Amino acid sequence: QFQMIRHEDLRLEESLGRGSFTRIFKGSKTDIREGERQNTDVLLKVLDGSYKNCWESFFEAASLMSQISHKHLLLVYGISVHRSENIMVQEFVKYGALDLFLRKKQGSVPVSWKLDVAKQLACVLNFLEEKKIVHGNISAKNLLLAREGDSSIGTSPFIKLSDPGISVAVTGRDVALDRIPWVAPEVLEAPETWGMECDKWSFGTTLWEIFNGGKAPLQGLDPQQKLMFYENHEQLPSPKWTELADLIGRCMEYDPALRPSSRGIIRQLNSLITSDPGLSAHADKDSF
Ligand SMILES: N#Cc1ccc(Nc2nc(N)cc(-n3cnc(CCO)c3)n2)cc1
Repeated sequence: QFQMIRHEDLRLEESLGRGSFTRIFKGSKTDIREGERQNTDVLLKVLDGSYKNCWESFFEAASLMSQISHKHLLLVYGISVHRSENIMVQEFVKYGALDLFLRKKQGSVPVSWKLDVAKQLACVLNFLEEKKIVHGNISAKNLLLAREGDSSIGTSPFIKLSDPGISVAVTGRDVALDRIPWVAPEVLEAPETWGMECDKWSFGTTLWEIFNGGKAPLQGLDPQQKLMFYENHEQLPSPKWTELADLIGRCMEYDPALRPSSRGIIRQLNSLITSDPGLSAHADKDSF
């Protein structure tokens, strides 16, 4: 499992906003190492009181992350339960959620940077696939940026995949509808039957977000309209770059069996990088 962290060893600092069912705060945790006090920056995810009965799923997500370790998986230090508060304590990732970062950078991010991030996500998906672990909540807001990357000094970005949070299998249909178009269509129909392929669908949606300036797809549609998007087997607006549009389209196949394996995704991403020499010149190929 993972470590139980004493409430008195945690300090809540500024509020950083919200996750789906949580409030998030920057904070610090105190450890005694070799007899001396050591403070570590942490991110504290406090489960909303209204989802208190989902705390098993909340902590199951955390324990999933602490059972396996990978350089692109977020480190979860443990949990702290104090009176009615359920808190997940995770590493503080320097630049925060990728969707907000991309929106802030509005289109000034080179295509090579985006492909680098996409490849890192494909690698961690491959790692999870080999361990037969379904994440279930792949999205740009669940990708955290540990290193910004700056092509002028030759550093590349570095992302960490966050915990999946509370599963749509326990939250109910309205939350699942709200997660369209990240949640795979088959998960909507039968949440308990979902398999590895559902992460491939969400990878496609996340790829769309990365190349669309971090804008949320289908924003402004109400749950009913989102449901119709799936009922009518619709696709997200395609980017002009056809090879990218093909990859997104293959991941977002309504028939799970037709989606590529994570190795197939990595192969296609590699061919995207070589598909157009203009890329190295940071040609702006992600116009929609
Ligand atoms: N300005 C700013 C700033 C904000 C946050 C971080 N760091 C950080 N570290 C984590 N482990 C998780 C998150 N996080 C962000 N949003 C969610 C909810 C949606 O997933 C989780 N942010 C760094 C800088």
